[in-house]
Amino acid sequence: MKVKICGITSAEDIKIVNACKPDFAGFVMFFPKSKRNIFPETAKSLIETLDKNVLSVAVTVSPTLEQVKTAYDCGFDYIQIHGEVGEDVLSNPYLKVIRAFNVSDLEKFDEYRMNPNIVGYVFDAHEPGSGKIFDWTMLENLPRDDKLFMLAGGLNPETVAKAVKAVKPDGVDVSSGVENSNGSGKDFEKVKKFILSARSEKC
Ligand SMILES: O=C(O)c1ccccc1NCC(=O)[C@H](O)[C@H](O)COP(=O)(O)O
Repeated sequence: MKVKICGITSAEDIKIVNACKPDFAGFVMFFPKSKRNIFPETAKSLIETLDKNVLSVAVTVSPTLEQVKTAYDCGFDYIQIHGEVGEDVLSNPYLKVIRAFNVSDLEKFDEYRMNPNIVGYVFDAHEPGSGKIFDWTMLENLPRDDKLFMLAGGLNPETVAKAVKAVKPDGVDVSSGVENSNGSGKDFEKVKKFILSARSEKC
């Protein structure tokens, strides 16, 4: 079971990620509306200290090709794309794409299945990063292929095992559910418990 800890914003968060070793670390970029949004310079310096075995993901909303190039220059491994995506961005020569779907745009899923630049999907609630869950049964009839099938949306250390058993994803993705009590960063114990619980659940 792959695990992505998303919304990394500080050196303290990096320390937690390096200690707990998820498979992916997500960094929100080019989206000032999010409290987790960070500037490219910050992302670059944080990635330089990230454990080499943790893959870095630039988390974006309707990015331009120039923003994809900036994320590549920061040293990211992948780009996760929410919202609208142009053909130029989908076929960009810089970063492989993890395509995010929320519950209101699942009907577009088939459009992306054959695109070789898309290496995975994140299925999320309507408002990403909101800590809200969605009806997982909406994913029941989606065909599975060789791309990474990640579940997100309101997961936490107490619910992730149930989510894994119900949806049988290839991976799980969390942000709000592993944050500290004042929402200013990640909580070590919550991150550790989330990863242990996700990886211990037999699908
Ligand atoms: O986390 C954000 O603030 C965010 C903002 C804009 C686009 C995407 C965002 N997060 C994407 C993620 O991959 C989150 O981990 C995912 O939505 C789950 O978030 P949560 O429900 O808080 O666990």
